[in-house]
Parts: sequence; structure tokens; C-alpha cells
Amino acid sequence: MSRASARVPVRPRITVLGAGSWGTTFSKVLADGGSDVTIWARRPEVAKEIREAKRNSDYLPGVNLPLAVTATSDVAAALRDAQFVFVSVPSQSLRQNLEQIRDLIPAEVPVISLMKGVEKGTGLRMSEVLEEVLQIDRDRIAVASGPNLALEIAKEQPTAAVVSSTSLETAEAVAKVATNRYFRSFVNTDVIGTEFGGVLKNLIAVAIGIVDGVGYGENTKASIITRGLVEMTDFAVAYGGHPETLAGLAGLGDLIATSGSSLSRNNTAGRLLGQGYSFADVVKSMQQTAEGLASVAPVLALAAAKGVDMPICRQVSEVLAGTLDPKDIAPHLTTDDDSGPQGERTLDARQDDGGSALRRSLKRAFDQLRHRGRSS
Ligand SMILES: NC(=O)c1ccc[n+]([C@@H]2O[C@H](COP(=O)([O-])OP(=O)(O)OC[C@H]3O[C@@H](n4cnc5c(N)ncnc54)[C@H](O)[C@@H]3O)[C@@H](O)[C@H]2O)c1
Ligand SMILES: O=P(O)(O)OC[C@H](O)CO
Repeated sequence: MSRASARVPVRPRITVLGAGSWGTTFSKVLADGGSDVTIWARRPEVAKEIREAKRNSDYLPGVNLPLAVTATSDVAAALRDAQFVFVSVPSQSLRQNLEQIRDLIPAEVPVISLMKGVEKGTGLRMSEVLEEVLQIDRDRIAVASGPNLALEIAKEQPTAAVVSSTSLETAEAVAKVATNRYFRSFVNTDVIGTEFGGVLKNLIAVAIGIVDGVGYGENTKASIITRGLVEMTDFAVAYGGHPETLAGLAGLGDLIATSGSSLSRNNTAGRLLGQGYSFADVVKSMQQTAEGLASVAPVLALAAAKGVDMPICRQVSEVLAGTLDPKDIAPHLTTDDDSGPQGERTLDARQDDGGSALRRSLKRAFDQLRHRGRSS
């Protein structure tokens, strides 16, 4: 090999399943980070537009995609020779999509969920559905999450995300390809906290949308964001997540972005509900996926199974069912029982005053060392 050819950087080959607003935007992030990206689109006309015009005008009007992004509606062709596979389809359709392509995913490559939902019926997180259907080692699976409104990123506005995997080595490899001049990926190994952060902030963003639609102001919204974060943390910790993850990009960060933006589909769905539209009308009017609407029921079932009280999420489900007037959502920010005023802190902080924060830090340091040890 000549010295010149030895210097040519190797461009990773990446496949992104799903040509909606996030799949397409993430493809741009990856291509702008130096990868060659093939998107699988369900509709041949979407694939053709991406391939030939470098546009996806249904989802990202006015955005030019890099030359290194192409697309096909032939999923076998899309997956051939992939070195990383990112998945960005609606959560409730993930299982059905994976069942059709189970045997097409190249051996050994990392598979990364870009999705923020839990599966109705099973209550499984997306990484759990990936593991179950694809029958692959969990160390090959990663999730990416954070304050990531697609259209802002497609316009190259500076943004951070977090990539999480039980294998730090996998998280780092994925974060490396998912980093460019306007998009920075951090890493962690708390998959549970990272995934649940993304799921739960959607429900709180629906609640914020509802009170916005009713016409309530900043105090109400700040109260719901703050108490919502406590609900998110209590829930995620009950399932084994770290409270710090919920205070990070995949928790608080995403909650702020989603609750504050009219670009958010969850926030928009909530606002329509608050303005008096029925759940059926809202679903009909949404052109894109608002994951929170489908996640409310499985999240409340999971919360009940661990005895976690989630008054805000419960009220969102009552508004969706039409049994609670949207204007009555905010007064019920605490558990409505007769035992007197409720403490403000998370369950974890209340139970843990005796130094378990130190224990957790030590355990995390140990986990990281163990993962590094395995990867070296
Ligand atoms: N859009 C964002 O800003 C954003 C950001 C971060 C994460 N996410 C997450 O990414 C996931 C995908 O969201 P999105 O915004 O790309 O959604 P979207 O509605 O814009 O696109 C969904 C894509 O999935 C495809 N699809 C494949 N099988 C499908 C099926 N059976 N039914 C319906 N659509 C099917 C659609 O054709 C479409 O291309 C969601 O879990 C969402 O929470 C979205
Ligand atoms: O449009 P939403 O409500 O699905 O939110 C998009 C992203 O999850 C924001 O991080």
C-alpha cells in the first residue's frame, strides 16, 4: 500500500432503519461526522427523494442532506455490509419491523436504539425488545438519547446527547461516530436510566402541553417540570436506573427541551388536548410519532408494579381518557392522600440520607473499571 493510500481515513458504513424526522436527522449527524450512511425507508418515494435530491421534504422541509447519505426501500440491501445499525421507527412498530429483518443484521455489529418509548403489552424498553427479538448480546446494544429536537439538529444547532450501553466499549464506539462539529455525544453505562429518561419526559411534556393549552403560565409549567423530574427519577430508580442519569442529558436536559418547544410532538399533542380537542382528534391530526401518547398506559402499569406514585402521569392518562378536565390537571401535583404534606425530595434521596450516594459512586467507579478491563 502506498503512503498516500495509507493516509486515507476509513469511513464507517452505517445503516439507519427509519426515514422519519429523527432517522433522517441522525443520518445527517452521522454523515457529517465522517460516515457513509444508508437509510432504509418504508416508502420507495421517500427513499428516491433522499437518494436523488438529498432531501426528505415530508419530514425535514428545507434541509439539504449530505452527499454521504443515501437511501433504499430494500431493507436487505440497506443492511448489507453495515458496521453499525441505528433504529428509529415508532416504538410500537419496532417488534414487527425487527421480525422481518432479524436474519439480515450483520453479526457482531452494534445495534443502537434512537427511540423513546416502551412497548405496550410487554412494558419492555426498546433495548430490551432489540435484545429479545434479535437474540443478540446486550453488550452489542446501545441507546442514544438527550435533548434532541430533530429540526434544530438538522439545522446544525449545537446539541449534546448521551450514548449508553452496558459495554462502555460499545458506547464509546457509537459516540465516536455520532459526534461532529455541531453534535457531541457523551457516554454512560446506565441504559435503564437513559432509556426511561427519554420515555418519561414525553409524558411530562404532554402534561406541560395540556396546561399550556388551557392557558396557565410559567409557575404552573415550572411546577410540573420540577415535580415531573421527581416522578421520572423515582420511577427510573425503582427499576435500577441511577438518579444522576435523570439529572443529566437524557433526563432533565430532554425534559427542558421537550417541555419548552413547539417543535415537540408530545408537547403539541398535549396543547391540543388542553385546548379541548379529544384524544381521537389529536391522534388523527398528528402527522408524526408522539410516543408519549402510547407510553402512558405501560408506564403506569410499570409504576404500579413497583409501588411508585406518578400523580402527573396519572392525570395525563385521565385527560387522554376524557375523565379529567384539562384545567384540573395542575392542582394534583402531590399524592392525594390524607397523610399530610408530602416531602419534596425523591424517594431515593429520602431513603438514602445515610451515605448511599457514596456507595453508588463507588459502585459506578467499580463498574466502569470492570467494563474497561473487559474491553482492553
Ligand atoms: N423527531 C425527533 O425530534 C426525535 C428525537 C429523538 C428521538 N426521537 C424518537 O425517534 C423515534 C422515531 O421518531 P421520528 O420522529 O423519526 O418519527 P416519525 O413519525 O417522524 O417517523 C417514523 C418513521 O418510521 C417509519 N415506520 C416504519 N415502520 C412503521 C410502522 N409500522 N408504522 C409507522 N411508521 C413506521 C415511518 O415510515 C417513518 O419513516 C421515536 O421513538 C421518537 O421518540 C425522535
Ligand atoms: O417531538 P418529540 O416530543 O417526540 O420530542 C423529540 C425529542 O425526543 C426531543 O429530545
